[in-house]
Parts: sequence; structure tokens; C-alpha cells
Amino acid sequence: MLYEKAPAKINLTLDVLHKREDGFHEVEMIMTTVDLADRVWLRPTTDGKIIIKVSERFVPNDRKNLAYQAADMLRRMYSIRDGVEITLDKRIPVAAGLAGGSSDAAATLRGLNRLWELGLSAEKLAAIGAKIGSDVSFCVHGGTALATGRGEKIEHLPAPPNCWVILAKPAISVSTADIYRNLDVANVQHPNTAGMLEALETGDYEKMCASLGNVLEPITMNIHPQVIDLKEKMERFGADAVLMSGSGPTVFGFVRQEARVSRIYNGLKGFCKEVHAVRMTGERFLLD
Ligand SMILES: C[C@](O)(CO)[C@H](O)COP(=O)(O)OP(=O)(O)OC[C@H]1O[C@@H](n2ccc(N)nc2=O)[C@H](O)[C@@H]1O
Ligand SMILES: Nc1ncnc2c1ncn2[C@@H]1O[C@H](COP(=O)(O)OP(=O)(O)OP(=O)(O)O)[C@@H](O)[C@H]1O
Repeated sequence: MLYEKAPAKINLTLDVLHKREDGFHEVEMIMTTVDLADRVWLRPTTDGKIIIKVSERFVPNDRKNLAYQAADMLRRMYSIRDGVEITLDKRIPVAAGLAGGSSDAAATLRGLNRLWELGLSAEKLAAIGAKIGSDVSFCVHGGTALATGRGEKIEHLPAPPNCWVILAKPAISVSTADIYRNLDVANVQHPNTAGMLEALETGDYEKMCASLGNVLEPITMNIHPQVIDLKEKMERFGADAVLMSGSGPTVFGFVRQEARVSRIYNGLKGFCKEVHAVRMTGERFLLD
């Protein structure tokens, strides 16, 4: 049995440049991993089947599961005859904007690369992952990165300055496709990506807070006003800066002062079932 950790990501910035002919959007976004992670176990089997075991009731256990798709793709590409039983212990909230499914797929690619002794580089696994979903490439590498293209072109960046991150997810699910569909690309307020890059290069916490931005935030807020409410609450409880991650609905807030962490956490717990206090790990998966 082999184990892989599958950490969640947050978007420090998310910009959309234009809509492409293939229907996807050309993005420019800075993402970083946090230490809230699913656990993925891979057990080799000899019957040639891919089995998904998952306790979370909203997660599919068939070929719709992104971890299944990752295993299936690797098996076909490298003519593997063995099967695998994939057990997912979900800790990352589902359909939350935290790339839970993408990270499970990425962890499955990394794990099967070891189990089946394929010797593939992180770049190769990320390229395979891109066929499964736009966030999978980043999740193969982890760490902090600028992602462009559809999200699959990755440039590594320094880890963000140290702070606490409070994650809170309202009890709604958001479809990423719906949010992109409702975006009017000609009328977006572009985030300060250059400012965020500079903040990371210089380790400037205030600048990082000031440069947070996500063009999908107003779209999701318009459809789900609960997200506005949650962001306002987090600001009122004392977070230094607050933003929605990905297509939402999870909202994250940065805090430096330890004493404020429990105040914000406990305050939000009164309204929201899913609240987590985590850190940005900056941890990159190095395979080579
Ligand atoms: C919102 C983010 O999570 C930010 O990290 C990503 O941009 C979306 O990543 P993802 O969930 O892995 O996305 P995918 O599974 O590839 O695509 C879901 C749907 O989102 C839309 N989509 C996604 C990525 C992109 N660059 N442009 C898009 O328009 C497409 O309608 C697509 O059908
Ligand atoms: N391993 C998986 N874990 C969670 N959801 C999965 C998984 N595989 C497929 N799914 C499906 O994908 C949908 C979106 O789940 P996920 O948690 O990946 O969303 P997300 O955090 O919004 O992802 P992203 O930030 O990449 O858009 C779920 O509703 C579920 O049906």
C-alpha cells in the first residue's frame, strides 16, 4: 500500500485575459498549496480494475472521479496490466474552489508513477494531468506558481510570507463552468498580478494582502450572496485581507496575529460548518 498527500490550493490572484476558441478561458493566476489535504492510498491489485473507495457521499466512486481518470489514463498510456484500489480520505471540502478533485488526481499520478515504476518527471505527469482538468498540472507540482494558458503552464515562485489562512466554505456548491459562463471578459477588474509577484519575491506581507484579486469573485457573489456575507464577516472579525478562492464559494482570510486566529475561527464557526485554520506550506513535490 502506498500513500500520497493531496493538498488543497488557494488562488492569490485569478485573472482572465480572454475567451479562447476551444471554449476555455486564457487565465493568469497565482496559486499556492495549503496544509489542508486529502489522503490517498493506492493498493496494487492483479485483476486489472480501477476501484475507487471514498466515504464522502457527494464524491463519485466511478469513472467520474478524477482519481479514476488519472489511473485510467496512465494505465492506457503505459500498457499497465495491473489494477489499483484507490482509497480517498476526503478532508478538502468538495466543489469548494480548493481543487480537491484535481489534487486527488495529481496525487494518484504521483503515486502510480512510484507504484508502477514509470520514472516520469513532474513535468510529464503535469502534462498528463492537464488532460484531466485545468488545475491538475499545478497540483502535480504543488508549492507556489504562476499558472497561465488554461491553467496548465506552470512557473514556480517563492513561497508566500508566513501567516495563518482561515478557510470558510458556505453550505452551497458552485459549478466552475457556470461561473466562467457568466463572466463578461470585456468588463473585468484585473487583479494586480505584477504586485503579487513582487510581494512574493520580496516576502512583503502587506503587499501580498493588498494585491489579492479574483475576477470570478463578483460573478459567484452575484449568484450566491452568501459569499459576500461571509467575506464581510471575516473582515469584521479581524482578518487582514479576504478573498474568494477559484470559482468559490470558499473564502480565505490572512491573519498574522496569532491571537486573532481563534477569534475569527470561533466567530465564523457560529455561521459556517466548514471552517479551517491552515498555513501556506510552499511545499513542492520534487520527483526527479
Ligand atoms: C477556477 C479554477 O479552479 C482556478 O484555479 C480553474 O480555472 C478551474 O479549474 P478546473 O476546475 O480544473 O477546471 P476544468 O475541470 O478544466 O474545467 C471546468 C470548466 O471550467 C471552465 N474553464 C476552466 C478553466 C479555464 N481556464 N477556462 C474555463 O472556461 C470550462 O467551462 C470548463 O468546462
Ligand atoms: N476525487 C474527487 N474529489 C472530489 N470531487 C470529485 C472528485 N472526482 C470528481 N469529483 C467531482 O468534481 C466536482 C468538483 O469537486 P472539487 O472538490 O474538485 O471542486 P473544486 O474544489 O471547485 O475544484 P477546482 O478548484 O479545481 O474547480 C464534485 O462535485 C464531484 O462530483
